[in-house]
Amino acid sequence: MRFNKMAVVIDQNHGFKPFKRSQRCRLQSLTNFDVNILDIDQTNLSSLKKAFEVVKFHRSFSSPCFSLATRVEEEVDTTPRIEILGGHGAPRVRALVVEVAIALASGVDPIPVSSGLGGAYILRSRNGNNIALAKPVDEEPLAFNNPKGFRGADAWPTCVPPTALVRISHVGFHVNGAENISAPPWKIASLQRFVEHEFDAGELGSSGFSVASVHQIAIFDVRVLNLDRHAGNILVIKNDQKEKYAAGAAELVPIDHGLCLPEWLDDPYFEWLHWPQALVPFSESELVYISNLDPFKDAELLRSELSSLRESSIRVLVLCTIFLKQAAAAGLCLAGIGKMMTRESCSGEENAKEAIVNASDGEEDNIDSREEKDEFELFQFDKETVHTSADVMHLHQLLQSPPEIAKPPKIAKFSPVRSLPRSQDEELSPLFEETGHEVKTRNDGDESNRTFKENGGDSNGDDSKQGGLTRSKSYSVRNRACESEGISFGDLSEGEWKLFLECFEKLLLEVLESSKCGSLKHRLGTSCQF
Ligand SMILES: Nc1ncnc2c1ncn2[C@@H]1O[C@H](COP(=O)(O)OP(=O)(O)OP(=O)(O)O)[C@@H](O)[C@H]1O
Repeated sequence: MRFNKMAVVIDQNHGFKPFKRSQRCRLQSLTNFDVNILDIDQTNLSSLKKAFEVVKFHRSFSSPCFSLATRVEEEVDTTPRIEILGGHGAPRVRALVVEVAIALASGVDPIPVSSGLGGAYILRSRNGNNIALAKPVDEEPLAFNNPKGFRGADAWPTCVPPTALVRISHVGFHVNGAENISAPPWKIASLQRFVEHEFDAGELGSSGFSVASVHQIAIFDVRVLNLDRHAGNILVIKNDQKEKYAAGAAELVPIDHGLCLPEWLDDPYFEWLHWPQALVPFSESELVYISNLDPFKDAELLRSELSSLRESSIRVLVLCTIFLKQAAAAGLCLAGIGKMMTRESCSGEENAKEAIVNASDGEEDNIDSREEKDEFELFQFDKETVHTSADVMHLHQLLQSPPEIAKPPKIAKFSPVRSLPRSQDEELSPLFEETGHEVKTRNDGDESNRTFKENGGDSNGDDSKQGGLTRSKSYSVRNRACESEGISFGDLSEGEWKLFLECFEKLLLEVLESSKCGSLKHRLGTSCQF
């Protein structure tokens, strides 16, 4: 009988053994919590067996590198060690950590990466293949062990592709004053699958990128409110099969997600906003994917997989996912969605224009034939349409405005909140206003004009809550209008948060229905091929 997959059991007593899939359940029931089971393709089996020999050898005289359990002695030990802290649930993540554990046990040293501001290390297998990229938390830019001179406060990494949160120890990682310590310390690090690449997105013209790739990254960034999606954080996958970097052929991989899921609703940065692919409407399959997204299920997943993630961050994911779902359903493309989320874009039309300029930047010069020229002109999009997208009320403003202000704009143009003159500023009454110890919605006669208490909210007279939007205690209408930092949802009670979402969805629907953003849909000529 032939098995396509084998189960591999790893624990401190049994080491690394292949088992037939049919034996897996029995093994699971026989073994204790130390056991991890991985599905490994049969083709990889021989190399894994060899690797097992290496690990077994090392384990015979040292503490286990292979500790996937959580109990490890804090003793003076210079052997490399690694444990999974987050991401156990995903088999691909477990497989990654096992590969790294094998490599470290076999004596391979981490190789420091010179680019980037933080400490990052390539981890290779014994035969020299790049396996993973480790970024210790304490070496992030501004963290205390940063090896590149950018030291300061702490930071927190989160990453894609297959990525684990691990504790890792190796003499090769940077420690300030290392000469004074006897053993390398444990470090919390993100461990990410290495992506073979020749360039990052800043080093190639954007016309080379596939629409699907750009859309995938953009959908992700919108959901996690990425504050740092600059071109250097997008790798262009090395691909020897296709004609190298032909228009629309290059696939992209996003890296460096340390500034995703912020605790505050902050201003994101989306490099792709300036790329023509963001103006291409969602494909049918993308629309289906988005409509099937369940923000509450994803929130549960995050709570169970990453217990250290704060509730305020998880609520940002929920809010942004709801926003994405409604905006996509209303016919917006990613450029329209990104602009609604980006404060600067809405303060004028500059960024929208810039998108057109960037889209064509450097490309016009390369156009030789008449036919290509025609295509290029079609690719200029409809400038009026792009301008319309700049007129959309943005997400921050929607959140900071009362229902009457959030209602469909007659003149579809909004100034940034912080630049409003005083008279207008005072009209910007908050969506939720504190009245005594009750947090109340403001718009009389509206269904949403119910106190949180009436709606099952458990506002308890905490003066620091302003409808649960955490700001200073003396939060006034004026301060609110003038403050430029983000809003946090962390202090809202469950009832308040639910009510807030109800109001948000209602207002968003009104704004989306009335906006002309939907007109961004289907504006490209069919000759616009990627
Ligand atoms: N998964 C990966 N695969 C291949 N290379 C990677 C991967 N992740 C990061 N790198 C490489 O490591 C470098 C540094 O990574 P990263 O951008 O995450 O660090 P950083 O210090 O946070 O950078 P910055 O703060 O400047 O954006 C990248 O420029 C890239 O060359």
